Amino acid sequence: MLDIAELRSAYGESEILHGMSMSVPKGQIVAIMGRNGMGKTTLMKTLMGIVPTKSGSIRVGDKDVTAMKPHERVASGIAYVPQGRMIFSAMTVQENVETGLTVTGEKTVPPDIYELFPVLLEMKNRRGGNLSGGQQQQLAIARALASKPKALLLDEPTEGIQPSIIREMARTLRRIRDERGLTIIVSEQVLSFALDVADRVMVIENGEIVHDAPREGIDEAKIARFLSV
Ligand SMILES: Nc1ncnc2c1ncn2[C@@H]1O[C@H](COP(=O)(O)OP(=O)(O)OP(=O)(O)O)[C@@H](O)[C@H]1O
Repeated sequence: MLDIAELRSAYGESEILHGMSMSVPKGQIVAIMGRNGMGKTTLMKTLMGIVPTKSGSIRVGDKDVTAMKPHERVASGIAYVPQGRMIFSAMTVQENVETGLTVTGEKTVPPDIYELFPVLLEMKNRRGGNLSGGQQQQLAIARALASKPKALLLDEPTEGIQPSIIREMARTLRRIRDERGLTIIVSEQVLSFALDVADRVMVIENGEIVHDAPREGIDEAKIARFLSV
């Protein structure tokens, strides 16, 4: 579903991704783990077209999106929940979710989005900035789902969120995957969340994938070593 081949990207002269390849099938949840500065955010931004691709290719289903602008990639089926969530604080919850509708042409938020996140329906007229961290994360995911993606990218969604809410987020992401057949890529530093949510765990170091293993039977100690070095 999401196929990345020999992907290289850079900030100016400084190359961060050095020819990364991965193939994520429909309905799979992949956790991309790695310490600070290893390239997780750069990978997400390159997939979205925010950081330019130097070479290599990105395909969503049968579409090559490598040369597309970010909004065209969203229309082609990739949605992104950035690190820090980046919701619009001054806009209401409903207005925030509606910003995700621009590529679908729908005028109103589909009810199944509020079914996933009932708290957002209760708070739909509140300003985004008045929500708790966990509620803002739900709002950011709801906004991303409003564009009806095939692939959903989440950059460190657990950052600054309480453990009980983190467990609920893992359940919600699996439910989204099950109900919508989405492919989900989540970058993460919290091992317990990655093990809870993912079907497959990858580790990124210095812009390269150094470990790739199915969740089932995973060597947790080995992953922990990568994260602690
Ligand atoms: N705008 C930028 N300009 C230049 N270099 C950058 C920029 N953003 C990130 N980098 C560098 O790219 C490398 C990868 O950073 P990136 O943010 O992708 O890592 P990360 O794994 O997401 O880390 P974190 O967990 O802290 O978000 C780092 O060496 C970082 O210093």
